[in-house]
Amino acid sequence: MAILVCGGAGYIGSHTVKELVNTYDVVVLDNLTTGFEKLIDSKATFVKGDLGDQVVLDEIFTTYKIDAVFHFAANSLVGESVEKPLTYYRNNVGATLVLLEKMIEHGVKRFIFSSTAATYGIPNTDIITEETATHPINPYGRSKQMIEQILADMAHVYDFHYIVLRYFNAAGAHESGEIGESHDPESHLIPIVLQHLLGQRKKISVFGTDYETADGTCVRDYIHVTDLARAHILSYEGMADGRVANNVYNLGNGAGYSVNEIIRTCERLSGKQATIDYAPRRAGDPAILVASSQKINEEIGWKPDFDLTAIIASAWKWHSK
Ligand SMILES: NC(=O)c1ccc[n+]([C@@H]2O[C@H](COP(=O)([O-])OP(=O)(O)OC[C@H]3O[C@@H](n4cnc5c(N)ncnc54)[C@H](O)[C@@H]3O)[C@@H](O)[C@H]2O)c1
Ligand SMILES: O=c1ccn([C@@H]2O[C@H](COP(=O)(O)OP(=O)(O)O[C@H]3O[C@H](CO)[C@H](O)[C@H](O)[C@H]3O)[C@@H](O)[C@H]2O)c(=O)[nH]1
Repeated sequence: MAILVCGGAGYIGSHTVKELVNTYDVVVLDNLTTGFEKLIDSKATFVKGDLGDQVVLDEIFTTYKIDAVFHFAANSLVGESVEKPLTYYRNNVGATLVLLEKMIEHGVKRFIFSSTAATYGIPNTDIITEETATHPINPYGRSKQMIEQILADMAHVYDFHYIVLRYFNAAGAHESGEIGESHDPESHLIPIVLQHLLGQRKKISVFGTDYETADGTCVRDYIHVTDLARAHILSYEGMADGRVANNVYNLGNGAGYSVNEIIRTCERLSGKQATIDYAPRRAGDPAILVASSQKINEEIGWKPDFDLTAIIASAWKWHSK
């Protein structure tokens, strides 16, 4: 039996594939819109194609014995989703529906979905649990919430089991140093700061200094990409054993760091000093997003191995290379 990884050429997908190939046969489906073929571990089988393409999906599901689908493929830039809502709904909802229909048609019963802290919108609490109400404030978050709702409806009527993983801020690189965060263009804080410290960007913009936080900059919960990858594998194994199914879990470290704290940690680990431009707020940024991951710890046995220093150290190793 094999696992189909949709979006396995992307940042989080490729790190998960690297962990999976140690134990499982893996097929990657990716259209390479934002991913890179070179990130896919050579032990995985790569199919270049779109998850909205029924012919490609029929071919995969008839050629390989797929036991589960890990679904990372999406457009995932908040700002872009506001500018291009139809692109986001077409890809994140429309293409995902084609995938889900094909799974039902071919009797593939297990699905792990990459959701996001963006489903919570601007939460009314500092530590977010899965009970916290979801009120996404942009098309990206809404597109993920829609799929979460569709999955719950499907599980009522089909022999179909799913787990939704709501990631907070993914960061860091694989310990092998072979793969790391590669978005083009890059919009995420840690790689931007490290690229600046390496002389690849003139300065860093800090978006907003007047938030209600200790130093006025936004606070986020950063989680190592390998910790995310392991959470997927534990979730899959829990589903395969019949221990867990049809549930939603947060994935974070449970610790919040401000933008200024991230920059200072990057400076410390690199031994270099940043040039900072204090800029206005970026639209759609909540002040504080910190996860409680107690539920996945108790029900699936997952806990993070990497703290902020280890996350940034791994990213620095990758970016300097
Ligand atoms: N990076 C984060 O901090 C973060 C946080 C929360 C949630 N997420 C979610 O995790 C997932 C992975 O994020 P990432 O940072 O690795 O993004 P990424 O852009 O690096 O990876 C997405 C991959 O999906 C592929 N893809 C997109 N649409 C496709 C389609 N229709 N058919 C086939 N392939 C397609 C892209 O080519 C790319 O390789 C996304 O669903 C994202 O919404 C990411
Ligand atoms: O050049 C930059 C880039 C980011 N930031 C700030 O740094 C923080 C983190 O920003 P990122 O862009 O790295 O991450 P986000 O918190 O915006 O987004 C992440 O978490 C979201 C959920 O909240 C989505 O899931 C999204 O896909 C994921 O990348 C934010 O306060 C942002 O304003 C800056 O100040 N300057």
